[in-house]
Amino acid sequence: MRVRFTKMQGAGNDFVVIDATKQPFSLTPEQMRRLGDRRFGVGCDQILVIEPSTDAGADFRYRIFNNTGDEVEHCGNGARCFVRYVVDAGLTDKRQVYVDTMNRRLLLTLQDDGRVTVDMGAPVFEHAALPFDAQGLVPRIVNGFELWPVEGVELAVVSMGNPHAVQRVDDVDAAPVTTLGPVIEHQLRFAKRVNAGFMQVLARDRIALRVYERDAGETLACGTGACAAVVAGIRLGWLDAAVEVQTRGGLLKIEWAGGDSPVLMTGPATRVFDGEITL
Ligand SMILES: N[C@@H](CCC[C@H](N)C(=O)O)C(=O)O
Repeated sequence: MRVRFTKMQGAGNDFVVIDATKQPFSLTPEQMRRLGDRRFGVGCDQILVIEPSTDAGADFRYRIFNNTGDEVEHCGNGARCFVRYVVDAGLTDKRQVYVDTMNRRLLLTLQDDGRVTVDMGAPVFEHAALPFDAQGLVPRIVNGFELWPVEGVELAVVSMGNPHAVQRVDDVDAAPVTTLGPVIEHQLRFAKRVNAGFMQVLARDRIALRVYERDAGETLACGTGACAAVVAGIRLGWLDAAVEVQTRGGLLKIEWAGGDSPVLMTGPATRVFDGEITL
């Protein structure tokens, strides 16, 4: 099967984008693994599939697969690349686009400077949303928010539509991201596994962040991970309402007014090349 695709990246988190408004999308998980493989395929952290909307309130539907072929709920950096793609491909002339993901409707705004702002929706703290099993654990309460003792560290758990467990570290460059990250990802208390964030607080309005993503391993940036880390930092009293997040692939700006307010994420989205592959 021949598949046309566009390679994109947002702060170094890279994607193969498949436009299913122009060609049918019917890849098997095995074909997606090949597509995502950096040696035997194109290579990417996630595969994004753009489909026509099935609901009158949304402009498009957007599906996300990790490079393992597993479909997941949400991808923040991917959302920015999604809107860059649909505008550049002429699929819409709007600068504000509504898109449905597996469990959320997002509003994306293309800014004049080329960056994209995503209304990511509100964070969810109920453990059932991740899910997270806290049975038998006693949390440390900081500023009214829980830090859970798991695997010898303290985790803040937040769902941004997908599951995140965030820990504070003194030095993000020295943090055991590639060794402790997979242990937390597979910790049995997270029945659907989890994205593991390592956050260094640099100031009340600036953090450095690395994320060991579910399935994809450490990526250069994770948009939902940045939102989860900032939300956790605000709830814990460490951060202000607008924070710059320094990832290894670039800078993201995250804003959250608390409560049921949506989290806003602003950052870059870049087309790298177009191609065709036989799978
Ligand atoms: N890179 C993403 C998150 C992609 C999904 C994640 N690996 C998961 O399994 O939940 C982002 O920018 O948010």
